[in-house]
Amino acid sequence: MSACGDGASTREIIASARSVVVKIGSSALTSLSGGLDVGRLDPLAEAIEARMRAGSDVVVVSSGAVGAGIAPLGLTKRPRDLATKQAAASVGQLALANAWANSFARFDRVVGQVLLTADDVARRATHRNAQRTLDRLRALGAVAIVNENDTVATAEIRFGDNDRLAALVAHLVGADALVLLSDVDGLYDSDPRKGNAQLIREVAGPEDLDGVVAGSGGALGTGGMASKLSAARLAADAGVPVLLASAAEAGAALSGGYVGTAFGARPHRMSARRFWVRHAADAQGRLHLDAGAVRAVAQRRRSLLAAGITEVGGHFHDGDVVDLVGPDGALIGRGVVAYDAIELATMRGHSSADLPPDLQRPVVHADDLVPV
Ligand SMILES: Nc1ncnc2c1ncn2[C@@H]1O[C@H](COP(=O)(O)OP(=O)(O)O)[C@@H](O)[C@H]1O
Ligand SMILES: N[C@@H](CCC(=O)OP(=O)(O)O)C(=O)O
Repeated sequence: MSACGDGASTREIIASARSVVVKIGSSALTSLSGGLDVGRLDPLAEAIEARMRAGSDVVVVSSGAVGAGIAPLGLTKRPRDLATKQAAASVGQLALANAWANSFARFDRVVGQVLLTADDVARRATHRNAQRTLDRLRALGAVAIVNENDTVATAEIRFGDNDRLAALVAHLVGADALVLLSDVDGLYDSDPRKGNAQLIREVAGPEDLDGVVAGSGGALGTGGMASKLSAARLAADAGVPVLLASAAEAGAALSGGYVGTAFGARPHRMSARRFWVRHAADAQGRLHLDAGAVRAVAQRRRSLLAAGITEVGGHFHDGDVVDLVGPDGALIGRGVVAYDAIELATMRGHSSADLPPDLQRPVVHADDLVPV
């Protein structure tokens, strides 16, 4: 994360953002004993409606499906296994979407449910479909209520947490700001449940996070503060500033009040393609690079050539995203590979001049390669 470079403060940008994604955590909507706390949705819908009436487009990312399904199913704690989580989500998502519909109906506002998996965001065709649906809902004046499609997402394709989903959705809809609402009133320098923690008001860049301890979440949340920080990093790459605030202060958070922690974004958005390579797509394989190739791609921003590849892992095809790792196995970047794995296995270690003309193009072109 680096500071916004255009003079306007991060808070001003968030306050005047034309398009906003608002993510609300399970901890702000549900309780272990009572499931979904419907009464907590009304003030949130009211704050979102006020922002929309002031001229902003708002997309809501709402967690809480699993939390909302716990009590109705007679469970006493958040399930850990995938099948029970999915069962709870299928019960809870129905209640959650209904509760949002009722809450927004007070303002004659219609809601639309949008359930997404990581795969939907990673694949170009489904990415565009989701984009079109969200855009049309906006044009029709409806509020999209987005969540992960928990009932079909398997362990491999889960977003992992809705903070990341919200940051990806912010990129998908070209949002100008992301507001993360939780049960905590901002980022503290250490877990506030352990006492003696200081609230941090502004995060302009990574240097402001030195020494910050991002702890785990509550009984109902999944990612805790670490997932919010990584979502803020992801949003910053997309050029989207983030406000992390308490759901209890939603009205102030959405109307320019001095609440929560504001995270600055990069002044320039990463291109959609590079953002997709870096954050959205699942890597289908892994290329091991020698030290010279690591220097060429990571420091000199050169294309990756077959000569610098020592090992090829995975079953990928031309056009897939692969991880690039150094001699020590550390991830150094990701990129779109120009050959199938089988083809590449025969090319690795050979200099371009020794290869037939149709195999002389770079393995990963510099334009398709994003260091991490
Ligand atoms: N450094 C920190 N600053 C703020 N909150 C923190 C920190 N470390 C851990 N937390 C905890 O993270 C929780 C929020 O994460 P989580 O429960 O996943 O929320 P949500 O359900 O809104 O996604 C807070 O309740 C807080 O106790
Ligand atoms: N899709 C899940 C989201 C889980 C999740 O990420 O929760 P949270 O950390 O509270 O945002 C649900 O609706 O329960």
